[in-house]
This record gives sequence, structure tokens and C-alpha cells, in this order.
Amino acid sequence: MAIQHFPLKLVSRRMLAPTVGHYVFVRDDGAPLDFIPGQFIQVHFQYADGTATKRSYSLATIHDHALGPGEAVEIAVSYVPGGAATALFEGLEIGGVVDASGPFGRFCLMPQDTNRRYLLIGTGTGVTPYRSMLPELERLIRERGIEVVLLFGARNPTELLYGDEFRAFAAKHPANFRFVPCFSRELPEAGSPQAHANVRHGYVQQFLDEFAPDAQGDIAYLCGNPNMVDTCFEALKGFGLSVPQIRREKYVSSK
Ligand SMILES: Cc1cc2nc3c(=O)[nH]c(=O)nc-3n(C[C@H](O)[C@H](O)[C@H](O)COP(=O)(O)OP(=O)(O)OC[C@H]3O[C@@H](n4cnc5c(N)ncnc54)[C@H](O)[C@@H]3O)c2cc1C
Repeated sequence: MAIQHFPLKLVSRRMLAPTVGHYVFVRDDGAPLDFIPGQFIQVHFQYADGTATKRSYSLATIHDHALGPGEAVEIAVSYVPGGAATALFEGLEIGGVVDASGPFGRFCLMPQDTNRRYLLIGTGTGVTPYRSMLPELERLIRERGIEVVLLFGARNPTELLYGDEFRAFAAKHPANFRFVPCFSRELPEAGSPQAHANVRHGYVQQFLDEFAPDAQGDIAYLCGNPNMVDTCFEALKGFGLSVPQIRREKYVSSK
């Protein structure tokens, strides 16, 4: 897929969590944007001293077709204290334009894979690629009967990004899709919609054993916090998964 450079105009924004915004853009040049779920874009801007810089953001758009002109290009932005891109996004008004390029990356479902199960593991905004993949996962459930376990690490229930959407997908595919929110700090209140049986208390990496990673049948995807990605990578290798079976996207700052 050819990498392009394009302006993105902000059409709406809402808070997904206290420090995470969901941004909806359209291409301001009227051209389409094709991408594969799991890919990311880069946003280009300048520091106060005029030095050029850029930051990467996974595409969160639920992808069931190539985006035509005027269709939503969605990302989730985690606000980092003192962050340069954070300031750019926080200050962006509706109608404001950012300079972007993409799509980039190979953190995608592969057509040649014949695995029985996907272990999708993400922390924070690292869950956005999996939102984009939902239509493709649904097709694989229908055509190949795959199973999917989504282990989502968040500090508390207010940070469970797109939690309603993942829960709804799990309810639609109860035999094939397990959504397992792992809260490192507070658990949901008893009786709340988030307090279901799959919820775990701790870090995602603590719960891998429970799902018995299997070198014969599993492919794993790890996305988000670099420490989580490294820890899970080593743990999954310990279960016998080979490096090509463990796909990684680390959210490191690209300054
Ligand atoms: C392939 C890829 C995809 C990415 N996708 C996303 C995405 O979908 N959503 C998203 O929000 N981010 C994503 N990131 C991270 C993003 O590109 C930025 O690094 C992040 O938003 C911080 O940028 P900033 O300019 O606000 O902070 P910076 O100016 O880069 O950093 C400010 C300070 O905060 C620290 N810092 C940077 N990032 C974090 C962090 N995550 N947590 C705590 N401290 C931090 C830095 O070390 C520095 O001290 C992705 C990164 C990569 C490489």
C-alpha cells in the first residue's frame, strides 16, 4: 500500500477516558485512504523552536472497507504530561488541520495464517488496532471458526477504552471471542456493567498462563506499553511460541 502525505481535518472529538481522546478526522484533500487494520499514521508538526518532529498513532477506525473521500479517520490519543503531540492535540479545534502520512506498519492479521486462536494483548491505547480489526476477526470467526482472546490492560474501569464495543462483540460471538479486561488498580463496582466474570485484577502478563498459550494453535499480538510487550514476548516464547508467531507494536515516543 503506497505511503501518502495528506492533511487531516478534525471533525469531532470525545473523551474515551480521563486522559484519552478519540479523534475523528477526514482527509482534507478529498482523497481516499486505504489501510490494513493494525496499521498506523504519523502526525508531523514542529517543536516551538521550529524543529520538525512526528508521532505515530494506530488507526482506530473499524475497518470493513477502504476509506473513501470524506470517511472518518479515527485515532485514540493518550495525553502525556508535558508531551509535545499531547499539546498539539489538546489545542486542536474542530476544523483544525494536521499534517499526516501513512499508512505504516505490519501489525496486521495475515491472510496466510491458519492458526486456531488469536491471543490479542494490549494496554491503554494499544487496544485500538484490535478495534480496527473487528470486522476481519468476525469474518475469520465465520469462515474458519477461529477463537480470539482479547486481554486488555487498564488501570481502572474508566480507562477501558472502547470497552462497550468489545463487550458487545463478545456477546455476539460468545463461543469465539473472550474479552478479558485486566485492571491493575481498581476493579469495577459490583453490579456495574463492567463487573462481569471475565474481569481480572492485575497486569495482563499475569494471566497468560490461564489461557495456556499453545505453539501449535496460537498467534499472539502485543501492542502498547513497551515493558508489557517485552514481558509478554518473553513469556510467550517460554510457552514455545516462535518469534514469527508473536507480533509486536511498541508505543515508544518517536522524538
Ligand atoms: C507504532 C506506534 C503507534 C502508536 N500509536 C499510538 C496511539 O494509537 N495512541 C497514542 O496515544 N500513542 C501512540 N503511540 C505513541 C505516540 O506516538 C507518542 O509517543 C505519544 O502520544 C506521546 O507523544 P507526546 O508528543 O505527547 O509526548 P513526548 O513529547 O514524546 O513525551 C513527553 C514525555 O512523556 C514521556 N512519554 C511518552 N509517551 C509516554 C507514555 N505513553 N506514557 C508515559 N510517558 C510517556 C516521554 O518519555 C517524555 O518524557 C504510538 C507509537 C508508535 C511507535
